[in-house]
Amino acid sequence: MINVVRSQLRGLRYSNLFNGFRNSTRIRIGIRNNCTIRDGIEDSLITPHSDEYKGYLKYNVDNKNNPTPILDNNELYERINKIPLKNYRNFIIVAHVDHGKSTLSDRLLELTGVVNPTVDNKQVLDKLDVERERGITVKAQTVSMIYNYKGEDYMFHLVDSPGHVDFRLEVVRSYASCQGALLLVDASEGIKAQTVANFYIAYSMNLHLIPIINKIDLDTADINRAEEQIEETFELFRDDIVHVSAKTGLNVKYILPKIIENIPPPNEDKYHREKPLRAQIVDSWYDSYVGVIMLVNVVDGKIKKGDKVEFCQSGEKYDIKEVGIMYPDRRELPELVAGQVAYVIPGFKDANKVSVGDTLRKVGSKVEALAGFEEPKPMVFVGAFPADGTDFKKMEESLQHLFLNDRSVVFQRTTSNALGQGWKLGFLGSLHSSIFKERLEKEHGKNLIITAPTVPYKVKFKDGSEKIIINPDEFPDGTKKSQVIELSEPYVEALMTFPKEYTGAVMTLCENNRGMNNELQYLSNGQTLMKCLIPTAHLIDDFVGKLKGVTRGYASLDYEDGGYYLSDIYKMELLVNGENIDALSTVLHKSQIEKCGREFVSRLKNFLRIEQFEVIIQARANGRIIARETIKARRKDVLAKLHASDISRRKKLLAKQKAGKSQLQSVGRVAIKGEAFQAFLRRD
Ligand SMILES: Nc1nc2c(ncn2[C@@H]2O[C@H](COP(=O)(O)OP(=O)(O)OP(=O)(O)O)[C@@H](O)[C@H]2O)c(=O)[nH]1
Repeated sequence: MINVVRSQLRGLRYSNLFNGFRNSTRIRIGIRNNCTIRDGIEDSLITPHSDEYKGYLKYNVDNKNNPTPILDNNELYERINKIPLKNYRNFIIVAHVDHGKSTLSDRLLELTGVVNPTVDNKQVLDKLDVERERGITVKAQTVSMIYNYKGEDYMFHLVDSPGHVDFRLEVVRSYASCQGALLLVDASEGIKAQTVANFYIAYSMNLHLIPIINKIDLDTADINRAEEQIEETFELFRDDIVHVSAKTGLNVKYILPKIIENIPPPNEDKYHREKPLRAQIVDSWYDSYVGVIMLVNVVDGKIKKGDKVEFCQSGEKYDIKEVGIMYPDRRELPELVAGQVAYVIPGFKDANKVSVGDTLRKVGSKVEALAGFEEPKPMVFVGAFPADGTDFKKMEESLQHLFLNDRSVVFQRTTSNALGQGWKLGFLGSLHSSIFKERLEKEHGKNLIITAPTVPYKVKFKDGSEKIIINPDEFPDGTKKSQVIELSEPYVEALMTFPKEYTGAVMTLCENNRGMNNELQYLSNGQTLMKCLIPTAHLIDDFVGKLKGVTRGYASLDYEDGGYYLSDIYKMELLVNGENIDALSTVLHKSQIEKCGREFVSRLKNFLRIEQFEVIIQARANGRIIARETIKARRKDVLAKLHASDISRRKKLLAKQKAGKSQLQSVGRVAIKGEAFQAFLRRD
């Protein structure tokens, strides 16, 4: 029965939340029967505000006084070498943003001796600068741990995953090498939109789930309510929930045995140590010393330094320079075996040669490639152009190093009349785009001009052909428009949760953003769950910020592709002295054109120089000028040396100046500097 319901759940959309799933037969995740240690654990769990709770920091003291020793490379290999596949556990931590995944990972790493518990470990696995600065996980990170339980060593591969919906592809890719997931819920916030979304993915991929309520140390923690929600929404057993404080470490030690008892090892029918090598590339990044590094899931066989391997897709061959595990940084090992998720250094520097999802096999081996990953489907596009005088080739090379670490970015060359040769970049969402932009700006600063984000519009022509337009300047208008029979824009199906009292405000917000097909459901905990179709163009125009604004920060949002809908959309061009600045063209809905036209024209005026001739800035859409601003010419004082009474001479000089200006204006091409573009495009 469970399997039948599971297969129905696979590929579930949010709509099921409002009908099928909630009315379905009560579903139990099949982990409870295996839970042989459950009773022991629950007896020892410390509940907040109990007598033991007062002394709960003791755990931390214990751990700090008797830390698990950190192993050197030889000790590591010796122990790992003896661990059979049945003692491997590969799992991921999933949760809503900020519910404590990275903090819980820190505590698990301390408990298993991967990092030193006597130092202040904070988000050890958030390795990127932007992750540390913004306090959010952007990249999924894998780390290995050894844990001794009842006298036997176990090998854990833990994946700390990003919570934000834009990085969902990272999470889905990571799931491929996992058999279980820790589903984390913040005790004070309860279930949020991304908890629901992540649950669906984990569930549909058959992962065994361990529900955990975190942040029980907070005064605002409401464990009962969180338990009720987990039981009601996910139909998981209340008895199986572990209550922890990842911050203080309270009860975290009880998670480790739960992982062993409730998450199965990698399937022995799928992973074979004796078969020829097959390792799937899960992730990759660039290191300036050793070049490209790949994270691989070894499915069959073994791999070691000196092995000659080839990529199944490209057929390129390499000698392996180094293999090892992430512990939490690179630790070299003599070899890797099936079941391990670990790193491989192929000894080349060209980032283009690696394709995530591809399979590594030994040269000459005829084994089939493993099934690849879902291709990224970008929702947001921007143009990136080197500013005046920057070396295009050099910049492209360094961009490729960034792409190596983020395979969800789609990247192709493009050219603009105004900005020259550059790249079109596609992202999975606006946070993804803004994080990547920040990484680019950090590295390239003023050398890069990034255009305004746009979404992929669909154009259907009279001859039946269709085209997806990602460059607004290519959007059909004028004579080209006569060939078009349909224009559509992409929508997202947004899922929002917020306290009931904000329902009216959120509905108005959705309406103002051309939202449609609202569906509401009131949850028992005073929250509203709302589903709504919103144009992607509005979503990327800070819809999340506006949602937070109208709900005082209490709302959460998740979304998925909502498909294309017919729309009354037009290209809006900005003209400077009659010339179209292609890099500033946008596609807008009819209802926005007047307002945006006026706004764009008056903003651009602020960033252009005063010339010796008049500069006219116009916004044009559907063959009509919507807005216009003029920058008056710089006026030279031609009368400075003239005697005040010489009126005829004065008139003559002014007339001469006027004639000269009108001539200049007719030939006057306005040179717009890179900084002016940057300033205009910067929205904050
Ligand atoms: N009081 C308290 N704070 C916690 C606890 N666990 C995490 N936090 C805090 O919650 C914030 C978010 O924690 P993270 O571990 O970064 O959350 P995350 O889920 O990894 O966040 P993303 O990666 O951005 O999705 C940080 O300020 C943590 O210090 C806890 O048990 N108690």
